[in-house]
Amino acid sequence: RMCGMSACSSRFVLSQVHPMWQEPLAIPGGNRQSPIDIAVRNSIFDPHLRPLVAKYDPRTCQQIWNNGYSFLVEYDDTMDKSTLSGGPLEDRYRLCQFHFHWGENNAWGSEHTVDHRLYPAELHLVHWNADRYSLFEEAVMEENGLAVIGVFLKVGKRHEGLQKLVDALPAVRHRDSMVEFTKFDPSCLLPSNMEEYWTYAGSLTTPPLTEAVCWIILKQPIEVSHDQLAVFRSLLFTSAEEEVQKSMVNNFRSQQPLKGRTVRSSFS
Ligand SMILES: CCCCCCc1ccc(S(N)(=O)=O)cc1
Ligand SMILES: [Zn+2]
Repeated sequence: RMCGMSACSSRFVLSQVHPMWQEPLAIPGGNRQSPIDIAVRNSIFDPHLRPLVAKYDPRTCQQIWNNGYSFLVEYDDTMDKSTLSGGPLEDRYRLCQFHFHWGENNAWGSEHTVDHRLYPAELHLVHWNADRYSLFEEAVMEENGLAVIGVFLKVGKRHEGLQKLVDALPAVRHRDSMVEFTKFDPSCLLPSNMEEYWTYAGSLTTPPLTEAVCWIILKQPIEVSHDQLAVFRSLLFTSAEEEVQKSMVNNFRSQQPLKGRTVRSSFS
């Protein structure tokens, strides 16, 4: 259906897609908003960028819930047990949750794009700077308070590690539903190549849209099956009480102006 249309024109089509939520008119500052298109030829190779070091403890996995925007898997971040360091980061960041953004079909769904290439979905692993702040809620308001790893999903072979998550989704179909979810190691969702990534200063892509995020977008996508993605689309934006049920799809934000920012790459 989307074949024959270049990615950017399909992006035009996307503007006809019902936005997940009404974009606020003015955002505080508003000169480092996310997501963006990553123009590969304009990114600057930075030889000082180190490999990413993600050390996750599956015992810190607590629950999965539907917050009405996406489904989140939340981790106990009261101790330095699941951390991210290295890469562009000066400090050590604690994993607090991961979630996804996806489309109504496999033609679109990611928030970031690479030379305007859209992916059907994007994983965000959200970490906060535990060296400088004591709570996620505090770090969310601070420049460099957060580090989010973005991983593109493409349709291919079934992802065995993802299946445990997919099997839990029917239990959190409606907004505000939550179930216990334990012993899940998010490392299984990372691609084998953790050396090649782009990084830039940006924001949260849902309210409060604060400009607190060091974005780290991995170049290598992970593969998931068509059927696994289809289960994402069986979730609902709406709570069990609402009469009209709305499928949770297209829960991505429109792309934001670069405003002179530099995107650095860890590879040439
Ligand atoms: C004080 C409560 C703030 C909750 C903000 C939660 C949030 C985390 C990550 C992202 S995302 N899509 O930029 O990774 C969006 C929102
Ligand atoms: Zn996100």
